[in-house]
Amino acid sequence: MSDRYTDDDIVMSLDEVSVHFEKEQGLVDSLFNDPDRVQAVDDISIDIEENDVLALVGESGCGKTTLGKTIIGVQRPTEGNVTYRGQDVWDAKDGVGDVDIPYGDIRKALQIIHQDPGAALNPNRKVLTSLEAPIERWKPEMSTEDRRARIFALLKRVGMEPPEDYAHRFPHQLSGGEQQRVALVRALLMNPDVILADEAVSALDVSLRVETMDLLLELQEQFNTSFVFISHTLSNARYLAEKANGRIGIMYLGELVEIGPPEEVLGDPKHPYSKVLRWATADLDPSSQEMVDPPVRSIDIPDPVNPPSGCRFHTRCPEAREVCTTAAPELGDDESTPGAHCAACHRTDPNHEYWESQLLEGVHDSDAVTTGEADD
Ligand SMILES: Nc1ncnc2c1ncn2[C@@H]1O[C@H](COP(=O)(O)OP(=O)(O)OP(=O)(O)O)[C@@H](O)[C@H]1O
Repeated sequence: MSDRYTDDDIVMSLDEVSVHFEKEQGLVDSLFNDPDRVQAVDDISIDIEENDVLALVGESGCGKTTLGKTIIGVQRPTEGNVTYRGQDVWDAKDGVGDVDIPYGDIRKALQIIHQDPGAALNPNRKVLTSLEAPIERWKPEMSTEDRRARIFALLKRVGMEPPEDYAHRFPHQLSGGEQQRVALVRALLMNPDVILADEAVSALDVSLRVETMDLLLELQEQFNTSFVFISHTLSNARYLAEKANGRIGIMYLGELVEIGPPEEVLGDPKHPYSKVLRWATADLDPSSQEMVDPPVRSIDIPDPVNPPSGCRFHTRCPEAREVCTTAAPELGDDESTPGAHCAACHRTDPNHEYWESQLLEGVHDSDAVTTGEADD
């Protein structure tokens, strides 16, 4: 469907997007107080191009799933715009303005694979029935014969042979890895432009993870599909992004704090939080063997209802100075361009007032020799 609308390489574009949720509150609270708002995603701009691979990493609750769902048009943003090939996704859904691409086509082009494929498949339906349903809905004109030929070909492609045998099984007659392959087939049936794989390999045995990641990458290339992978494991994110020549995006408290090619983000992390994640992944950071404590001042993650002012990481950052408590660093002008390496940290700007600012209490001057110059 890609060529039908525009030749532009950019499939999805997020422009200054925020997603805030109202926190549920008790009846008494709701009578007297305004609800708290969780800032799940804050002011993120990013483009996903054709054949792009973006691996999002970050601690639990930092907003990875919310951002992923916003990218595939499932989560409505509270601020900012989400466009698919130039068409505003939510205008298409609401029928606002001139809609060039119907919402139904957008939904087909953006698919998701969940962490728990078992829960995503109807336990009372055979694999074939589960896979036929979306085609019947989206392509009612397709004959039963063609529909089944497409399903069997895809089952074969993901290594489920003979496909007729697997097609007639119920989900409980499949292993976890096989269920995940069925979920992948279901996503691919629509020839999507972007697939969101939300922790798609974390529920699998370690031995199956690499195999499944390799399969995802092969299919990504073969089907010209872009992938957004969500992972809380930096090693998985690196594996996928490196093999696909893609990007790693590091999230912290609803913000994208660093993005770029994996070898740069992990080999030369620019944001102090990326250094913490790398420290926590021993095979990525040999020096972490010697460093007993993580490179943070505090292990407590702030509340996303009331995130710290200025740089959100300043309460934990081992490099924080006074200015970090008030001035929020920006990711940079290139953040949405694939291939660019950017970090939202004042330290990346050698001329920033950061270098003249007072160290925060408890911060040791690691730049004593180089103060006045960025060390990057
Ligand atoms: N529907 C919702 N209503 C209220 N708060 C929500 C909702 N969905 C997510 N949140 C909150 O938004 C924040 C971000 O959640 P999200 O699931 O996007 O994070 P995550 O990084 O994917 O976490 P995890 O790795 O644990 O899945 C969390 O504080 C979460 O509690």
